[in-house]
Amino acid sequence: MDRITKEKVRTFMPTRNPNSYKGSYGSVLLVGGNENMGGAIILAASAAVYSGAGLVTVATHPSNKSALHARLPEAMFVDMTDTNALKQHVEPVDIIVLGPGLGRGEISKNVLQTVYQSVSSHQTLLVDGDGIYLHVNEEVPEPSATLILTPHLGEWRTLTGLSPDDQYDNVNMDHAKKLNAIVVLKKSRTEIYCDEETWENTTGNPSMSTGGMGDALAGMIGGFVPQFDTIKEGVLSAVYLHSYIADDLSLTQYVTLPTKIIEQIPTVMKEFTKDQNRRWI
Ligand SMILES: NC(=O)C1=CN([C@@H]2O[C@H](COP(=O)(O)OP(=O)(O)OC[C@H]3O[C@@H](n4cnc5c(N)ncnc54)[C@H](O)[C@@H]3O)[C@@H](O)[C@H]2O)[C@@H](O)CC1
Ligand SMILES: Nc1ncnc2c1ncn2[C@@H]1O[C@H](COP(=O)(O)OP(=O)(O)O)[C@@H](O)[C@H]1O
Ligand SMILES: [Mg+2]
Repeated sequence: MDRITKEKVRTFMPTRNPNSYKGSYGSVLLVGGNENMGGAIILAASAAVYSGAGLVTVATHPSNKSALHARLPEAMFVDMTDTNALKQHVEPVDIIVLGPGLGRGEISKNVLQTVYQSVSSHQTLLVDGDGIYLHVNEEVPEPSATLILTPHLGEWRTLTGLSPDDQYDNVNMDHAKKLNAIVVLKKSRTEIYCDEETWENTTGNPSMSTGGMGDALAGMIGGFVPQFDTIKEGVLSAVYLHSYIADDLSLTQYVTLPTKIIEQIPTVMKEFTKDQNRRWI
């Protein structure tokens, strides 16, 4: 298994072009957040914005609109219960992050169906949280986008039927291939199954064991993928830096809150870029 290291992430990190504009850094649609779990999709969207995504839109339950605008004025809102509006907002974006706080009821099922039917092959679809539950339990078409799944160990069991004792690397890889997905298997040392490659993260600690941590990672991957040379490099770098920030914060903090990790994303991205000391003027 390859290890994701600081040196590798430094080589993956993109440099901003002086002649760029917001359209150069990717458009992300985050879909999730029912009446009770708006926080999950706000965390994911915040992580995407703080990761440098050019344009971020959130499709969520209308009851989350004010909270979203108050917490994250950089993001735009779409009512996820409006099927036509949702479809229209899926079509133009580079990547869709589906599932944080989505819930498992009728509205959530309809949202999942709409997104799966609307994506196309040039797009990336990341499915997390309740999206994974519905992916397994609903009759859904195989999405034509490149699929990324980000299960924790419980969700991996739901996806594969494997108990933690049966989760050997080669077995996990076979399941990732069957699912036709890049799999980010979240645990204390997160593993990534991508094409024929298997990667293990080298950062992370138990201060991260708190609700919303995976939602933040999903949004970070959503923000990274369109900015990096390859999907793999975006995924590996997001997984590494999410936990790298937590390792730094855990030196002084007993628990590292997702909101605190998100605040630090632009700082560590700068630290890891090649033109670290560059001033633009
Ligand atoms: N502020 C919010 O709105 C929050 C919303 N959340 C959302 O809540 C929904 C359900 O997420 P859950 O993770 O509770 O889903 P589940 O209830 O499907 O998963 C938890 C189950 O998996 C088992 N499990 C086994 N190994 C595990 C591991 N390593 N980590 C976590 N659980 C493991 C647990 O014992 C438990 O039975 C998701 O959509 C998620 O995005 C959570 O992220 C918490 C915060
Ligand atoms: N003990 C730990 N050591 C390292 N990383 C951890 C630990 N506990 C949790 N994490 C990380 O926190 C995140 C938890 O994700 P998840 O369970 O989906 O959270 P949530 O759904 O509440 O947002 C994953 O990235 C996981 O790797
Ligand atoms: Mg989760």
